[in-house]
Amino acid sequence: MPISRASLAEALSVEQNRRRYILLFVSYITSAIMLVLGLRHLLSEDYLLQFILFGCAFSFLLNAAWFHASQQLETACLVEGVLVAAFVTGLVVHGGFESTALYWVFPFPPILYGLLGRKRGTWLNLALLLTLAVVLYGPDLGQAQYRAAESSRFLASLLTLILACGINEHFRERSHHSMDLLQRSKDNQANTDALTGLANRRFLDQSMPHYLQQQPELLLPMALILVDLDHFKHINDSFGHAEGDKVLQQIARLFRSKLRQPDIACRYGGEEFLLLLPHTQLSDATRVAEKIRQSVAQQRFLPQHPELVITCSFGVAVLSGSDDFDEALRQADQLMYQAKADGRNLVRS
Ligand SMILES: Nc1nc2c(ncn2[C@@H]2O[C@H](COP(=O)(O)OP(=O)(O)OP(=O)(O)O)[C@@H](O)[C@H]2O)c(=O)[nH]1
Repeated sequence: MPISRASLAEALSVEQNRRRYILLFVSYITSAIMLVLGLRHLLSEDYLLQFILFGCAFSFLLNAAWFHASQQLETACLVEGVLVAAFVTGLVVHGGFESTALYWVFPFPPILYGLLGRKRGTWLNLALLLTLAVVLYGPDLGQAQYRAAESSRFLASLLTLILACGINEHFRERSHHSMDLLQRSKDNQANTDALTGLANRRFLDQSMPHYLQQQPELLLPMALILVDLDHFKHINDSFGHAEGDKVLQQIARLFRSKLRQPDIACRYGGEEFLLLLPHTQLSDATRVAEKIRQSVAQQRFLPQHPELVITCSFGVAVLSGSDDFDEALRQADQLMYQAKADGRNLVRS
């Protein structure tokens, strides 16, 4: 499990909120404007304009209602984008009130980028531009007619706007991505023990409760193996603190090599480690602890001191409910002290 998953989820939810607000803003504000304009033209006998205004207003509202019910943001944004493009095309075909339709096109390219992002936004905007060019310069099929100078300047300024919005969206996405990477790397650093590279106490205290609450099904039942090196003070005193550090680093490597990919090894304190094994029952976790205990006792950590045998004491407990982490940790701690009291280099569960 990547340590920074919480920050990634936060970044994603900010991005989703941004799109959600644009979707709802476009749905409610645009349909309100269209309803008002539609009502103003209710008596005008301009049935096509009424159809465009009321039809789009209700389609936007329907899409918003469907989004509220389904929470399918991606699809709702896509539908909204297509509705926007259809509305704009219909308006330009009709000409709008006193042939002012072209003015109403300009708010929509940035909206399409906001709804669909850089890639899809560019495709839909360019498709819209092409469609409008066909409407303005294509054969006369009864659509509104605009002055030639007005049409060419409109298309040129629309293209400029689409390019500017595309460049803006490109760099917004890039800067968002770099900020996200920076944040994740900061989170990783803050959650990682500098000496061993394992997850640290902060990860356990802050991220673990979050994961347990948010995604208990990914973790529970989860075994906790608390490991404490035996007589580590003696190693420091005999060989120096730097050699003690090397031992801790090698122990961390050994733990990682013995664990499965979803398991998490944490440095819990100075010479104390906590191993978290998702979806693991007590008997299996006890077997894993026993295997690790034997490996530690067999490994020679300091080649220049082959006589040095390092051992660990283990306490194993299992966490079944999201809220029981502290209790399971207390149990593992008690069992580890039991192993110490019973003579060290033992597993207790
Ligand atoms: N080299 C090194 N030593 C550390 C580090 N963190 C804690 N220690 C040492 O770990 C030792 C822990 O000693 P104690 O708590 O007395 O435990 P112990 O000697 O392992 O004895 P038992 O746990 O009872 O078997 C102390 O000497 C700490 O200085 C570290 O990052 N590097």
